[in-house]
Amino acid sequence: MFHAAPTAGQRRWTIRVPASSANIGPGFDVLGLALSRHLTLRVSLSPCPEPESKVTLSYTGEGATDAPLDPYKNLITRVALYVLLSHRLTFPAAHVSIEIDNQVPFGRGMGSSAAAVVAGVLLGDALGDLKLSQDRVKDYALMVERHPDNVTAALCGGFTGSFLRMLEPSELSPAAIPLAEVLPAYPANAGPPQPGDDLPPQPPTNVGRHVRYGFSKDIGVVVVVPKFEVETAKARGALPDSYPRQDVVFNLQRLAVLTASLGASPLDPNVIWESMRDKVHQPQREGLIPGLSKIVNTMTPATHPGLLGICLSGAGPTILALVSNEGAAKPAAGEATPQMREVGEAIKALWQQDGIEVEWLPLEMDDKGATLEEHK
Ligand SMILES: Nc1ncnc2c1ncn2[C@@H]1O[C@H](COP(=O)(O)OP(=O)(O)O)[C@@H](O)[C@H]1O
Ligand SMILES: N[C@@H](CCOP(=O)(O)O)C(=O)O
Repeated sequence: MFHAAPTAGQRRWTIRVPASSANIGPGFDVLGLALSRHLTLRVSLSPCPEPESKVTLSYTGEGATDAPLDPYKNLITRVALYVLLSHRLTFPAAHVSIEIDNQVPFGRGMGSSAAAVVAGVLLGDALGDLKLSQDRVKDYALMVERHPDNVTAALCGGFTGSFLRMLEPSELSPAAIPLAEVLPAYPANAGPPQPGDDLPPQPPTNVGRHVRYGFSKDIGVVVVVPKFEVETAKARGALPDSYPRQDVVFNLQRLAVLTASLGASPLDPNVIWESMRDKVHQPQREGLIPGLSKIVNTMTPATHPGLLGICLSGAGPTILALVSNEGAAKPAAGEATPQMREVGEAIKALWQQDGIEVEWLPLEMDDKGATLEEHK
């Protein structure tokens, strides 16, 4: 049995979660970099004349025409409901208005689903007055989106490395906990929970562990975003179940060097470029992302001075390039240095040769991660 979450008059919150780029080359399912584009929710709760919950969603920005507005179908509110139900609560018996402004394009490898899942957990936290710790928010998010790379960066900000703890069989009840790529249907009927429904248990504790690495303030981030989407689930389906030992060793060697080299001063383009190469997911995804190998293998610090490294962002199709801004004035938010512009335009031109339309964006690392702020 569940109860409506408490309502104590009018309340307002802002939830803000950054985009993220996962993998950074060799760190498949490990590395994440939080990026300066955000999913923002403005939430207000006000008492209703009728004692029933009325959750209304509105969108501006990315996904505004695609995202479902039904709170039982929308990913953000379904995750919030999962968090509430696992505390034997449901949406408050009040009017909950959620205005969503989204700068993270869907299905482009910039962590839109991780941002939505983290925002959903924070929304459940706010509506249920649960006061979850950051670790607990991570536990919930990782039960929904099971690769910790994006979730950790989106939640904690910065350049992160993470792993999932090996859960004991007794901690896993797949029938009850919505382990899924992006929560395909939860609750199962995708409608309001019914009194007789099974409620999900709370997730195990410390599902994921992470560290934050140094990331030089002289690194500019360029993302080049094609106009087509690649679903993460589909891009994961392109990967084999096992790998030759030499490919695993190739990635492990580069992963170890990369994590230290992005925080070093001065930055060493040759070391970084080579340590951002990958053999476990990028070549396998080439079929879904035409032109990928050509771009990441032919653009080097020698051909494009200032380029530090280049890789697929997450599961793609976006390409992420790291550029050295050493010696240049720090660009204002949303502005590019000449080096960043050259790299962005060069990738765009290569992709255009294959008839692929793209836009490139100058970004920076997001240091803050996800925030939940209550307005008094
Ligand atoms: N802000 C959002 N609101 C609702 N659903 C979202 C939001 N962001 C992402 N999603 C869902 O996640 C899907 C994209 O997830 P995914 O294929 O993993 O791509 P990405 O690489 O962008 O995370 C979208 O098609 C949509 O169903
Ligand atoms: N490690 C995952 C990352 C998926 O990131 P997304 O932003 O594309 O959802 C993978 O490579 O599959």
